[in-house]
Amino acid sequence: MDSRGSVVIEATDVRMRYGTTDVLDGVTFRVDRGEVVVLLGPNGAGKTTTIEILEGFRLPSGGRVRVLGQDPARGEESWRADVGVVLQSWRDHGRWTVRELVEQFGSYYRPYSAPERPRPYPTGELLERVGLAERADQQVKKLSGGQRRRLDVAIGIVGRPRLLFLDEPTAGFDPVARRDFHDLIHRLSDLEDTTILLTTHDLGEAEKLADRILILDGGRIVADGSAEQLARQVAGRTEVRWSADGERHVHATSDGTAFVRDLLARLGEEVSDLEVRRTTLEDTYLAMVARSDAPLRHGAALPSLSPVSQEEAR
Ligand SMILES: Nc1ncnc2c1ncn2[C@@H]1O[C@H](COP(=O)(O)OP(=O)(O)OP(=O)(O)O)[C@@H](O)[C@H]1O
Repeated sequence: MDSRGSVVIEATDVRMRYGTTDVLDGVTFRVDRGEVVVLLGPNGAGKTTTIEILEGFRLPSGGRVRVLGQDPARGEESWRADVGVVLQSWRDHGRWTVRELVEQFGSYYRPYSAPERPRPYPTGELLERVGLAERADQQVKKLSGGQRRRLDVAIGIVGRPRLLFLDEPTAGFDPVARRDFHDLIHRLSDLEDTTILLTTHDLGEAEKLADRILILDGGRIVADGSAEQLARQVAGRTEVRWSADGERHVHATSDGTAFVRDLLARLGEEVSDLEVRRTTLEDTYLAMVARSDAPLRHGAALPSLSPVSQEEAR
């Protein structure tokens, strides 16, 4: 498959062992061109490891990986120019100004400029996009944590990548910076056809951004689908709570409207404190992570969790 094909990332049975510890135990998924895919999972699940393997920074212990049609471990410069990376770690160029640093990184991409993908991104426009225009002439060491993170994002996209990896890009962002970042991701995806794989622990962010969500747990992908598809796999999508006869009740259903209609028809005025709540991604995530077999999870076994028990009196 060439780098313009529809499959951008293909990971098949990827394994990773650090010393005697298996971190990835057969990770398989694919990402198509133009998709925004969010990789979720508990601390230590192996998200960064997975992303580093896809970036070509780490060799897997086993399995097969293709990114933009190539094995990332052998990706040459033109391949690397198509891949943008926003790492979790911070680099030290403290004395440089924001503008200098962005221009320096941008200059690496100039040889790979093409009419349909002019490279690098113009510095002024880029700093505007990430909300750093007013900091352009400030030294990097004088930026706040959140501003440095914005700079990381700017450096990740300065080459107008076809594929962008972001590892916890919004850690430390204030709510405005977070919203601006979400706009930027939509823009990159919608207007520049950039394929995006990102990790986050913010489930609201995942829900807003993701065309598709992958959940990594116990060394495997335990869920793969849109937020709505995942919610459907876990339980009914709607939770109805009410009081009757002095007791609190809760019921999970796929059709909240029909259930409430029937409930009111049966019990009428006996029903009080009625609440109808759609299953959130957080409910889904917690249920999926808890119920996955998690073969590599160490420590106490987690209870198998049914997100909402049927007609359970509270
Ligand atoms: N270079 C390394 N040598 C040994 N173990 C490592 C190395 N890098 C990561 N690990 C271990 O591999 C596991 C997965 O780490 P990884 O950073 O990929 O998880 P993560 O899902 O990104 O976690 P977080 O959400 O906390 O960022 C962890 O238990 C970690 O301690």
